[in-house]
Amino acid sequence: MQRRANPPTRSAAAAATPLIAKTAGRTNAAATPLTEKTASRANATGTKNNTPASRSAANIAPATTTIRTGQATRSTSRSRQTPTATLRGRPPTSQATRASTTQTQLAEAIEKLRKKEDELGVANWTVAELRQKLAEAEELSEARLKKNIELESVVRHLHDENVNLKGKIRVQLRFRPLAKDEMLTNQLAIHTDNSITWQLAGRKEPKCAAFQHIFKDSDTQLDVFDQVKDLIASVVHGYNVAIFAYGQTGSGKTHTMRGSVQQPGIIPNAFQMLFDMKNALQDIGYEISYSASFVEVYNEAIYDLLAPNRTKLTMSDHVREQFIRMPIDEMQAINDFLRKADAKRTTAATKHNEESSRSHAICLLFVNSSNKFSGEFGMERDKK
Ligand SMILES: Nc1ncnc2c1ncn2[C@@H]1O[C@H](COP(=O)(O)OP(=O)(O)OP(=O)(O)O)[C@@H](O)[C@H]1O
Repeated sequence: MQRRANPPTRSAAAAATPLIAKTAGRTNAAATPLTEKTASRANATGTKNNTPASRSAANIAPATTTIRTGQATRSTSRSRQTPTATLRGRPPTSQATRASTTQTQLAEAIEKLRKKEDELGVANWTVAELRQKLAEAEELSEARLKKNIELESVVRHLHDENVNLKGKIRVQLRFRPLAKDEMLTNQLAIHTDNSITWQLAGRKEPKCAAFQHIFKDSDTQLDVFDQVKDLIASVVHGYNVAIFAYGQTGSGKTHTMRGSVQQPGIIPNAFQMLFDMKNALQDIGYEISYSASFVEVYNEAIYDLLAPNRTKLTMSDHVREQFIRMPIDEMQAINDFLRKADAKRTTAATKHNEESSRSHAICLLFVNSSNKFSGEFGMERDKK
């Protein structure tokens, strides 16, 4: 790499030398013809004073005098007659002063040029150094990129192993706050983080069940999402994942999966996470795109919630191919997508739920990903 202390010598000197030579040349070129011109004018006007020895002096003073003489040829004769006429011409001392001023100006100009040349030399060197630095930075960023892709791959595999260890099938239980009428009943359940014991009225023996995790009624939507988000990451890694809520009417399935604007559920939180992942992974060459479908199963028939009109789709192995897929390329698209689907859902009041969704709703998310650097391709996956 070029260091500031050394390289300028070469480039600055190399750049400076010709310029100085050029400058000197220019100085001569500028200076000499000027005097020559003046001298030739002097000749042209018939001045006798053109011997080489006298030339340098004649270069300036007599030449100028000649101009004046030329101007005052008529007065030359007069000058012979009257001494005062000679005084009308420019005195030789003034010519010398002008010559010396010109010389000083030339010297200053040369000095300025030399300085400019030095600056140019430094500038050239700076550009060279910057190029070098850029090349080094590019090399470094390529190496870092490669390292980051490798690290991401390790993290991904560790993550997927961890997901497998946690269990490919997980059953978790969520308590929701009791409704008013439920508070009046005597049924009581006691639970820990993963087991529950309850006593049914009229039964002697308590019942007991174990789950991978049990959420308290005070647990928030984010507490629930925390328990499933590793599965969402697996979708981006190319795994098929299904998360579903099961329970009687009014038990909190819609609240858990869809939620509300104030308390978003698993679906909107998953979208948010997928967008965060997309942004983070694109720095290391991943190109990820999402699309989604939303359908409901009602009375043994399937309805596409994104379709403009409610059309019944026939159940078949390939029915999925008929679903409308909406590209989800920004957060706003998610809101539009969910709003559209919500508007088409079939609801009716039940004893336990004023807005009971009388169907099974299925949100399908499709992920397409590839890595332009590593050439690694994720297969299209979907989450239901
Ligand atoms: N964890 C919770 N915290 C607060 N409110 C909840 C919770 N779970 C459910 N609810 C409320 O209970 C009511 C019923 O919930 P939800 O609609 O989610 O039930 P559901 O299982 O989807 O019912 P259905 O099968 O009839 O559609 C809703 O008003 C919902 O806001």
